[in-house]
Amino acid sequence: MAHNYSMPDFYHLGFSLHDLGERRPTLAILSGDPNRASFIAQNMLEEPRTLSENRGLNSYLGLLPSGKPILSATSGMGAPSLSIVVNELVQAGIRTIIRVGTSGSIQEELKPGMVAISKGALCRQGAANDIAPPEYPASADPFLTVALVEAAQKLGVGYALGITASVDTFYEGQERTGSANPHLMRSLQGITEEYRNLRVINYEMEAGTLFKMGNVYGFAAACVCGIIAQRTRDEKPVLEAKATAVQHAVEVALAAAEQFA
Ligand SMILES: O=P(O)(O)O[C@H]1O[C@H](CO)[C@@H](O)[C@H]1O
Ligand SMILES: O=c1cc[nH]c(=O)[nH]1
Repeated sequence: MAHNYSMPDFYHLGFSLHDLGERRPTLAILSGDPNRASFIAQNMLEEPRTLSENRGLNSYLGLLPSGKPILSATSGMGAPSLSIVVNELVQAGIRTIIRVGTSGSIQEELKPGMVAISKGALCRQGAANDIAPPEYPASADPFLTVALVEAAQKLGVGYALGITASVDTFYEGQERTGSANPHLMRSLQGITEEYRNLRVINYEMEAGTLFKMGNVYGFAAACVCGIIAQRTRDEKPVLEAKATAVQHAVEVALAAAEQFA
């Protein structure tokens, strides 16, 4: 039997340039979780349209309240997956990426339900070393980051602006001891306190590599995360805070997106 397998322009994203229509978006909101990407498109954007749901890297098109088109896309968890998605998004014409994530706070005053806006990242991520050397700055786009801060202030969303620790693992790399691994390496014991003293505000798993890619490729990158764990109190996510935290992060990101789409 003959099959007509046509390769999409963007192999992992699973869509092609022509799928983007005549008014191609230049801004993407990038979530780790495909359900968040879908939620944003279906509930926060006008005229949502599914572009692809390939490997869980779901992508949707939609319009901001101003009528400007944007993409709601999915990075997957961790920097290797994000690096593939971001590379293909840039090939698709995306020039501004706002990551909307979830995160664990390591400072007492940054509480579940609030958002962390990253001005840069302490990037402890293997994939980033394929993009640029370790000492290359993982700095967010300053203009986009200011827009996120202004959006949080205007919306009355509690936020902290600071340095984010972007690491490759949720358990070991974020110094969780209550996991299947009985042995946390000595090099990681005490690392959260060390970062707290260095005024790092939160842990997550993608922003640092995104920022390095933004600087190397020449696109604007920023990150806002809803705080769902308070690591000064407990390792576990505070599930009751998740919906509010994510809603806050999404609202902040979309308000900032209006200026850049
Ligand atoms: O909620 P997302 O965007 O996936 O972000 C955070 O959640 C995942 C870990 O639970 C990691 O991807 C981390 O960065
Ligand atoms: O503690 C947390 C919560 C969400 N995502 C992370 O990477 N860490």
